[in-house]
Amino acid sequence: MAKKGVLLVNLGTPDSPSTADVRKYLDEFLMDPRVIDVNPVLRTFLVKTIIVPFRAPKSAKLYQAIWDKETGSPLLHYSLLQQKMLQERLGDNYVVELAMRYQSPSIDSALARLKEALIGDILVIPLFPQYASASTGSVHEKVMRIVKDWQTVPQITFINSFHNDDLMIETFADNARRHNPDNYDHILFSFHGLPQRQLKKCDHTGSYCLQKAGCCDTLNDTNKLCYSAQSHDTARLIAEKMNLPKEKYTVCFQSRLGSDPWVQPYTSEVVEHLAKEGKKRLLVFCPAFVSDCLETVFEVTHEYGDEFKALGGEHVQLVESLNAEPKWIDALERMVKEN
Ligand SMILES: C=CC1=C(C)c2cc3[nH]c(cc4nc(cc5[nH]c(cc1n2)c(C)c5CCC(=O)O)C(CCC(=O)O)=C4C)c(C)c3C=C
Ligand SMILES: [Fe+2]
Ligand SMILES: [Fe+2]
Repeated sequence: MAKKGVLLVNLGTPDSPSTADVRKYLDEFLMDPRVIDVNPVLRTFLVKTIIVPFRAPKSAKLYQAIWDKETGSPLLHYSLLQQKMLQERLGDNYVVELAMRYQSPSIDSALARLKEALIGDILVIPLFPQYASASTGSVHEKVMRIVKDWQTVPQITFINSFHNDDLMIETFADNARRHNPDNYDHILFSFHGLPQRQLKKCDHTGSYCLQKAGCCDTLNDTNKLCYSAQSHDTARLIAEKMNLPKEKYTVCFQSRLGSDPWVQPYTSEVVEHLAKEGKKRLLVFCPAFVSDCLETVFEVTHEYGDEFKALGGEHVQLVESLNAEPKWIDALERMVKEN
């Protein structure tokens, strides 16, 4: 039987937490037209003269705080474990490669290895549960740009999103149960943020997303690939799995960049509001990420944790990501077998 290829792709991380490597990473990442989706002249100006020069030294310090002496960046560490565990599950009939959309290991090198192994059938799994042009869309585009120059273009299947995968939902719920959710006053589902204009651009009807209050809070045929609607659906499914009543949780969006409006409500404002209401203990899911990374380990535990405590709160607890949980590898295995 001819071997099949699986290409797992996550976002990317700097090669080291030095300012120079963080600068290189941010530069590649933020110059992607799907990430900062403004005209090229403005993007180049913003990224090269404002964002990267100011952000790189600050981000380098954050990366230094989460960098493990032995295993390095958590995002790369868990991604490598996921690749290894999935390869073991799938056995010799499959070749599982890992790539990062930005920096290393590159998508070019992973596809070259699959080509060398004479793989003619590849399943690309961007490791983002919810579809966004800035994440999933960018991975798809990069893969297509590479293979378009090959003489023999392989059969390629792209996974667009898996926001409602029941094994993924169960893994998040299992991880939360270890923290005994009854001991928390409120639960947050904090997703990575996205500029509002990117939601609107993904709305092919041009007349649905962000047109009325709450339009992206539920999933329907019109907005089924809307990042906000998929995020709300992921949160609803985890909440259902854990029997959480609606008033016990809030969906919110973190890590805003720049002054344009992003998807709301913002996590920092929700944290502030909950602290002022007298809530003392928060349990926080980050279901836009399949691996712990800067956005979970640092932003939730330290940034939101410090903000909450400064306003009278006591504790912010992160629910660990899917990382190397066997049930999450079951989810990946099933995705491969079903596609
Ligand atoms: C315009 C800016 C950004 C958009 C749009 C964006 C979308 C987006 N990002 C992820 C996943 C991750 N982002 C991570 C880090 C990160 N993201 C941005 C900006 C945008 N992201 C920045 C500037 C950074 C770097 C962090 C910093 O400098 O403070 C990470 C973590 C990487 C790591 O090494 O740990 C992930 C993962 C998604 C899924 C997404 C669209 C929905
Ligand atoms: Fe990001
Ligand atoms: Fe929407």
